[in-house]
Amino acid sequence: MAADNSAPTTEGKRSARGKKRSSKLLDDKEDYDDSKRPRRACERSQCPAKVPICFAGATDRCAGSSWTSRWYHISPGEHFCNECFDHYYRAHKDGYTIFSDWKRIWSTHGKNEPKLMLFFADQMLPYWVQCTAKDCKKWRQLSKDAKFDTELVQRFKCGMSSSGVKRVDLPMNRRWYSQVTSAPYLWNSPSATFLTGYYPDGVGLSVSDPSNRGAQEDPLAKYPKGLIQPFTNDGESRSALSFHPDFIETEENYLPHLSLDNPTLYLALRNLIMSLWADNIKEWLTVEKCSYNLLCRGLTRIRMVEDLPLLLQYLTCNGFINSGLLTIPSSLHISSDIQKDVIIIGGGISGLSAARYLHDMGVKVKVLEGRDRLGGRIHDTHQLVDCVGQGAQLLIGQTNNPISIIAYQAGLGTKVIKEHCNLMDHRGKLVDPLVDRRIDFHFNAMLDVIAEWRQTKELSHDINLLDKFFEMHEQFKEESQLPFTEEEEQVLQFHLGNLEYACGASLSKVSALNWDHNESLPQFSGDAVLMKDGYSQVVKRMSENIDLCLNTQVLGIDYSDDVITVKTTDKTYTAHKVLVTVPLALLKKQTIQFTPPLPEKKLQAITSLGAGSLEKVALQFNKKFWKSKTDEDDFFGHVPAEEKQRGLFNVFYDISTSTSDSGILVTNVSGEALNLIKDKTDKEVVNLCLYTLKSLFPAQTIPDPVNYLVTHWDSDPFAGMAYSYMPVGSDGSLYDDMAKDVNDKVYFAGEATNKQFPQSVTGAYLSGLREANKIILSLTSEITQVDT
Ligand SMILES: Cc1cc2nc3c(=O)[nH]c(=O)nc-3n(C[C@H](O)[C@H](O)[C@H](O)COP(=O)(O)OP(=O)(O)OC[C@H]3O[C@@H](n4cnc5c(N)ncnc54)[C@H](O)[C@@H]3O)c2cc1C
Repeated sequence: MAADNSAPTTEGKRSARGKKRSSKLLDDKEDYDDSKRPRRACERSQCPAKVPICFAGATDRCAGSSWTSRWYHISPGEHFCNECFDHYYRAHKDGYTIFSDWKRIWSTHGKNEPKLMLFFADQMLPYWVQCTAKDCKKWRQLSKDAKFDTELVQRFKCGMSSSGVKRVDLPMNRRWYSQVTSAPYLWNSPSATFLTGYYPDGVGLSVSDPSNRGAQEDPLAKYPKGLIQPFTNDGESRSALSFHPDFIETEENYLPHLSLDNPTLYLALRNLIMSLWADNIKEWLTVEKCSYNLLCRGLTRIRMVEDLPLLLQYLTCNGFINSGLLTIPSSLHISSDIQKDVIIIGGGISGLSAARYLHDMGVKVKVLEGRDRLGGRIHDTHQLVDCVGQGAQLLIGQTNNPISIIAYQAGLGTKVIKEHCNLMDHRGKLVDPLVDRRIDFHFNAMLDVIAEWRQTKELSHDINLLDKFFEMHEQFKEESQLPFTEEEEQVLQFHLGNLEYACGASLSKVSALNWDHNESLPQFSGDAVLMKDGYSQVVKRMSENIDLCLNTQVLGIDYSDDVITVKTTDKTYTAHKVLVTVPLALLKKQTIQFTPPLPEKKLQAITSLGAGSLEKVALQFNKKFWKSKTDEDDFFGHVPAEEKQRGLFNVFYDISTSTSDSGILVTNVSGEALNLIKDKTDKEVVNLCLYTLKSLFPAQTIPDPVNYLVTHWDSDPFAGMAYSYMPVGSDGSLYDDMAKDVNDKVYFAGEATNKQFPQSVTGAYLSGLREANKIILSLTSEITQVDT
């Protein structure tokens, strides 16, 4: 043992016989030694232990590595003898009270039956710790009663020169758990504070550890409310980027190279990682930090530490942990031998998230952006009194959302949007709250009926959502004989208009079968928030230190050779991998020529997925005249007089964030209503909007806006759309087809490639990370292939 380390040695408190044995435990030869002593092999099938050693040493009669009438097998390298078993099991023996006390605590607070095997695993197995000395890194065994804690694991230096014991190789096999009869659970796990509502042993924590039981302080109290939630509560449907702590999710079952043979310990490990991340979202979570906090007895600890890098990588790549603006430890950077260039086409959020990740991982990456600015469909203006997002400005569901995490890490302002919204009809009358509630309920009930209907339908049965909705609505009226007033029908139109805004398309084009296909996958929960200073602050942070070429429109990509050529308006670039992030509408218009042409499946996805439209109008007034009617609400709804107007200025958001008297209203035009503004000048659109506001506030004099803006995303040569949608006859698999790479050379990211979170900034951001990881995996596997 090195002088600077007070860690217990293998010499623990034992009987004389036990002491002698303990030093033998370090000598691997003894394990499989062909000595002449009487001995007995472990009888469990496939157990390699010919001369097992009892790790318990609980009594002077312990067999050590000699003959015993029966070996009890915990794992291929961990056995205890019949004498030690008897010591705890027989009522007249000394150990019986110790076992009984343990059993009482376990049966009071635990879920699993407190069997003697579990007792041995929980209380008697020795500890294993890896030497931290750079030139050693050997796993060493400590005595079972050593003081084993995070501090010891962090500082442990064995000071020994021996090569280490062979038993350590056993848990290196990832099928290790399949031969473990009773695995030990974790002690002092940081996840205990997150999992107070669970039986500790149900989530892989030792019941014996008092800190794993009972109420603790809320570990998330330090964050803004609802920012982080690593675990979904029992009984609730899973929210995005969280886990049920006692359940292995479907996608985890397909994790390659991870040992899932002991589900409870897998959960313990995954929950530990999620908890450590949730505890500090401002620091990259490393393998080392996790292993310091991974405390349990036995060889199991070695197996769990072995699993850490892959599990951390999986959780990082999929946005569960290590999100946002963190410094990636240099140990994870890819080798400088990999001198391959990556070109990213498009400096929107997806392109930049990929660029940042690749750059930080040590890859040579360049972004080619057609416009004279970054951000793409994120474009803020500060010409009005407060920041106005001409594209994205809202974040729906802030909990675990990587963009909210970036905002938190960077100290960017967000404002929670209050849910309440008054509805006003075209004469300015406030809709009776009872009518509002009733129609809201009816609207959702009709969507539920459609969800029921589609359960048995094939894609060939698909029809548009608008027709299906009214078919169900009329059927309901007929069957229930409930009358709907004109006002109620108009409120229904308001809701349909809102849905058109969410879909980015007229419901007459949207699939009744799959309009909400992504709802079958976990979605972000928590409040909707307004990015007070706009999303472009996020764009700015993401683009720092990246090699960017603005005003560089890509015209063609030739990937017929090993080296890809990218032709732009300016010059031709070469690269080994190209990531395309241009909006779907431009892929449809073939603004980039691919040589050879893209595969049929990709072209079909591009053709079939919908490119939706949405325009915004922002008006700045010297006075917040709407406050008299909207109280403290952040938005109010406009119930249209006619069906064709349902997408015309149907919600007005008060996005004013400064305290000045001036205020800003932002509203949208979507669906068929876009036809009502398409031939109008901006001034005419603003006048139409003022006309609507005047009808909503007839008792007031509405001043002319002091400033305004009207967006033109549809005619924007670098966008041509707002966000993607599901047209009639399509399903979510199109998003997967959009995301597929071509020949491991041309990759695709962007909101229209994210099946789980399409249409959003978050979805685009995550798609960039996804592709960056794919590129890194490809680059590193190429180099490995060359090496071999
Ligand atoms: C009006 C509107 C409101 C929205 N509101 C919200 C909201 O509140 N919340 C939300 O989460 N999302 C919202 N969105 C959606 C969100 O803005 C997008 O999903 C997201 O920004 C898309 O990012 P992206 O990287 O996929 O694409 P883009 O941001 O479009 O980036 C693609 C980039 O490629 C560039 N490019 C195109 N062609 C070429 C070429 N040939 N050569 C080089 N560069 C090229 C473009 O200039 C662009 O910079 C809104 C969108 C719109 C239009």
